[in-house]
Amino acid sequence: MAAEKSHIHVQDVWRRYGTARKTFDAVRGVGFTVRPGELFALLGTNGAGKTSTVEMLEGLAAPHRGSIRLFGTLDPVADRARIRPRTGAMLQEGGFISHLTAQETVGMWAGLTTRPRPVAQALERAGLSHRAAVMVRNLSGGERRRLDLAIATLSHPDVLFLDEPTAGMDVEGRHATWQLIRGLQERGTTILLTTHYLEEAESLADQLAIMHRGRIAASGSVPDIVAGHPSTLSFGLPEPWAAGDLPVAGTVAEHNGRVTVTTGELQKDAARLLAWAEARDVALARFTARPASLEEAFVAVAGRDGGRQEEGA
Ligand SMILES: Nc1ncnc2c1ncn2[C@@H]1O[C@H](COP(=O)(O)OP(=O)(O)OP(=O)(O)O)[C@@H](O)[C@H]1O
Repeated sequence: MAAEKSHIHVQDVWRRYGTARKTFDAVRGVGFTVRPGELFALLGTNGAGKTSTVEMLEGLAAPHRGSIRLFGTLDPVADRARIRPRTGAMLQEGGFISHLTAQETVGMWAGLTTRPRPVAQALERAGLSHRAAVMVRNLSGGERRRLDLAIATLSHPDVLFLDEPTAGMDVEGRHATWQLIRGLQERGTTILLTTHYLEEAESLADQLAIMHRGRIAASGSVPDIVAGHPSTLSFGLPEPWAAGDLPVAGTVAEHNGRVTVTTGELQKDAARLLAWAEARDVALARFTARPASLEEAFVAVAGRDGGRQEEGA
């Protein structure tokens, strides 16, 4: 097989819900590419359209407009039979049979999978070996998510879709799941995940996109995304100096004796400030300079417009 340049290619995709009389476009012209072996994270506010997008990638719904190609040329709906053996999916709500054990559950799914990995190995990779004989109804929410992950990876998928893989997990469970996901990355699996946790995207993703109201509002690597947002300088200013004396272009605020400069010109403002302090022999206590965080970029995107997305588009 010729090397595939992209595993997932999405171009100007729209998804419409509703009837002829009343429609709602949940996904509005979304586009992105995920290359083989990459982990791509879709972040977004509630109702941004992440699940609606992932469902189209999985072939569960066709786009109203636009195109999706997996493995270079395959259409998720028309070519579902060819795609299925190469993909795995962990859905938002796993539909488990509560009185089966973890082992029986994975075994049942293995029976429906082409060339599955051994059940014991799937459980072990999901960190569930010690819970193999426990009934699903007695597993914690986090353990059920991991059971879902064990099932999603039964077929050694080339591409894995993970819709909020750590939703509802405690910190320990989340970190254990990240380790599992990193292990899959190391083995070259291409992964698309949706998440509400910025730390998750920051820690795992090669590329990410922030969705807001059906559109991609920002995309790229974490440094790409934060680059367009203001950086922060922070320090203590000794008396008799006041914030108004400072020669910076950014916005200056003072709180509890600490000055914060929010600036789009981090290097220039830092240089001006340090030169100013040097010339006056002023000690700027605990001086720090940092770029915007992903959280700040996210909040700026999410807060760009208030109110509800229009319906009946
Ligand atoms: N079957 C449906 N019919 C009509 N509207 C729907 C349907 N499913 C989802 N929507 C709407 O589409 C929008 C996008 O929903 P979606 O579940 O894709 O968002 P999301 O980003 O995954 O949200 P969350 O993070 O809250 O899970 C929401 O406004 C939702 O109410």
